[in-house]
Amino acid sequence: MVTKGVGEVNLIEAAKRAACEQAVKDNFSPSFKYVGIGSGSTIAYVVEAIAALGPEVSSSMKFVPTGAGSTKLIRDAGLTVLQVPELLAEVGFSGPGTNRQYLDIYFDGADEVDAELNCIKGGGACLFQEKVVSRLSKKFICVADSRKKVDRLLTNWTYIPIEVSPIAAELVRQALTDLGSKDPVIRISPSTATYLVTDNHNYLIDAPFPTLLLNSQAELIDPAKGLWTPDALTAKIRGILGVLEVGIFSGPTGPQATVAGPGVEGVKPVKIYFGKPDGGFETQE
Ligand SMILES: O=C(CO)[C@H](O)[C@H](O)COP(=O)(O)O
Repeated sequence: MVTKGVGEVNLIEAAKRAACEQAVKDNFSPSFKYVGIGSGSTIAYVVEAIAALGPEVSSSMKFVPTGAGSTKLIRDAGLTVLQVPELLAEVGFSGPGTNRQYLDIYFDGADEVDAELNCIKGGGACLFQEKVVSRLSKKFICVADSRKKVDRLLTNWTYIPIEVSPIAAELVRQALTDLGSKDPVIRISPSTATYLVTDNHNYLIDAPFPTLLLNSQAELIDPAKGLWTPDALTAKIRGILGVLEVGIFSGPTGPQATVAGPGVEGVKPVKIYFGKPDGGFETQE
């Protein structure tokens, strides 16, 4: 295991904070009613920046979490939590024809982000609720430190997190191996040393995919570029019996309700803020 020195940790935290403070400054409005809050360590700085605006700004808003961790984060900051089912009851979720983008904005981190704003998410085990909240939002603003920025997914981050039913986990693992994944593993919780159980009572499989192998599979390839596409890999993995959701956020860039094709919905960010260790930032949209 590689251990980071205190100095390096501080620089990474400074980068995360820089991204989040700027993202809130540029995108947050006192007129918002519903705000989605993602999971992980970076998002804490978004919540901090929103709380710093004071109750006169935030007390009229409700904050929709993406799991137990973000629920606690919102609550601890003195903000009002509204879970997704309560949100849908409150807005009077109705039948066909409604746009279903009820949240004014959704902030969240990512494990890796590519040049087209596709993301890998789920390192923090919350990918399913994150995808639901993104789907219900007008726009997803992503915050990350600059280590997460790559041209193509699976460059530095090597695996796709996949949420699966516990009873089908072994079947899914075998199907992923058939798809070319190298040693997909059921994630172990560092705190219990047994299988990690998600907020939805499922397991996670972390599936490494060598990109050379993905690029050799005709059905995953964009013929114009000769490279695998995040949409095609998502659809392929989603088709495995026992998979609840895949930690690839792809599809069209907002509005989130746009449907890109069978099984692929627009859940990826409209803009990314990459924080730098010197406290600066860059954006990508
Ligand atoms: O997808 C996620 C949780 O499921 C997180 O957004 C992702 O893992 C990034 O986490 P961190 O901000 O701690 O680097």
